[in-house]
Amino acid sequence: MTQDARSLAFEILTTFDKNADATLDSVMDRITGKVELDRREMGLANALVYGVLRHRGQLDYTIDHFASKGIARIDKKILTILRIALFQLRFMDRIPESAAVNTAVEMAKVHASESSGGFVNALLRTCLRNPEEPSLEGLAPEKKLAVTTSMPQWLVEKWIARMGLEETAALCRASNDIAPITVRTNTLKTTREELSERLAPQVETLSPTPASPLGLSFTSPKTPIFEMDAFKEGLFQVQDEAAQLIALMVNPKPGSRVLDVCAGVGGKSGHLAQVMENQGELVSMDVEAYKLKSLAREMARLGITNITTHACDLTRESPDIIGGGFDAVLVDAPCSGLGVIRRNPDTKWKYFKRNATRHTKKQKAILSAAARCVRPGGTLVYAVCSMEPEENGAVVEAFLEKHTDFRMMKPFDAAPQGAEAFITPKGYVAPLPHKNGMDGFFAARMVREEK
Ligand SMILES: C[S@@+](CC[C@H](N)C(=O)[O-])C[C@H]1O[C@@H](n2cnc3c(N)ncnc32)[C@H](O)[C@@H]1O
Repeated sequence: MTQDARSLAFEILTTFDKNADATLDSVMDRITGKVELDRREMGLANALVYGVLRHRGQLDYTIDHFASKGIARIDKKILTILRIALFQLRFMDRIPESAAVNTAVEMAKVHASESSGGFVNALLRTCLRNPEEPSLEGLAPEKKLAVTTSMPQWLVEKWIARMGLEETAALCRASNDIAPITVRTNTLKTTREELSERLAPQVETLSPTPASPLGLSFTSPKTPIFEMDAFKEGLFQVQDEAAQLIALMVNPKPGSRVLDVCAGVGGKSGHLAQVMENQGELVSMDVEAYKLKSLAREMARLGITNITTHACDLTRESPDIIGGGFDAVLVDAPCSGLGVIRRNPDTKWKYFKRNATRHTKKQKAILSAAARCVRPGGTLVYAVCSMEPEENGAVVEAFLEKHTDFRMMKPFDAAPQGAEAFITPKGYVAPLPHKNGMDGFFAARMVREEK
């Protein structure tokens, strides 16, 4: 039974590494649900897990440098213990060195052997005697960038081929920064100004988002967000500024019929219902019925009543079984998530060059199926939290080539402030972490021609 933060972090990270398809969120939900730790220990476990995943490339480079047998020959469990300890030594300033090293040695003895404890002790003490990062001299620029920003080398190479070394460096650094917490005001219950006054005393820094008229970004909340009264009262939803642009693109009228086909737990559905002023008909679909149950609870918290849910696999079933003729349809498609690495650092270690096009077929199938539900004259928005062309522009272009009754339209009826900074020449909305301070996102707005 896990008794402390470091053991919990170890259990989460080893389970995450062993399960190729598991996301960090799912592993954490499963494991933290079973343990009872106080808030401080839980916070430390969280910081260790996210910190190790965020800085893994750099930690591994150091471990490899000081391990005489090289990193490849270190047992996986021992490697995880070393990463957790080295992260504390290199990146956390309030942890005594002895606490980091001694607990790592004890864990190595428990999970491997007495001699592993000796190995861990020797390696960590070598790292302490050599606080400078090992030299990067002689490394190719892409390898150097991969190490210093803890990005997988294949991804660095992919980005360099597309945008050059300098821009890739900026993107890598921004992707490794800790993003602020951003929320969207629930305008069915309050205004951004009122919400700002409610949240200000409970956080360290707070500022309105520049482009989204409803967003607030803050750091260091005094209580976990889900325990805040303003959250319990349904005054906001947690949502990055980039994601807040999507319902603004759909811009459904109050009283209209709207379909959200990949609704998940309802980030965009909540916003769509707000824009609709809780009037008309919003249908939220997803292949995962359990997500739709969470969505229903989330909509109740927000005071949304104009919504129904329907489980549907868009690659197999036709969504028009619930009737077509929607004024607007949103496809927030499953994707690599490579645009949101700063929030989900696990993504960069679970996604490989060989699966760069893993989602493309599904994205195309879902978009084509969803398009059938759009009435003539109606709007279709395709969105992904990815900056990769094979999941964004290529999907839209292939769709438009086959569906000649659809064409691109300008992305916003009323463009948000500063929108020219993230609208591409083709009319796509594509904010980037290093240029716009938002998650990497992509969205295209199309219209079905009137017959
Ligand atoms: C990017 S997430 C959606 C996030 C959500 N719109 C939000 O704002 O919170 C993509 C969603 O697509 C769903 N999905 C994946 N494959 C699907 C399919 N074949 N049919 C319908 N939904 C699918 C996933 O379960 C996931 O919830």
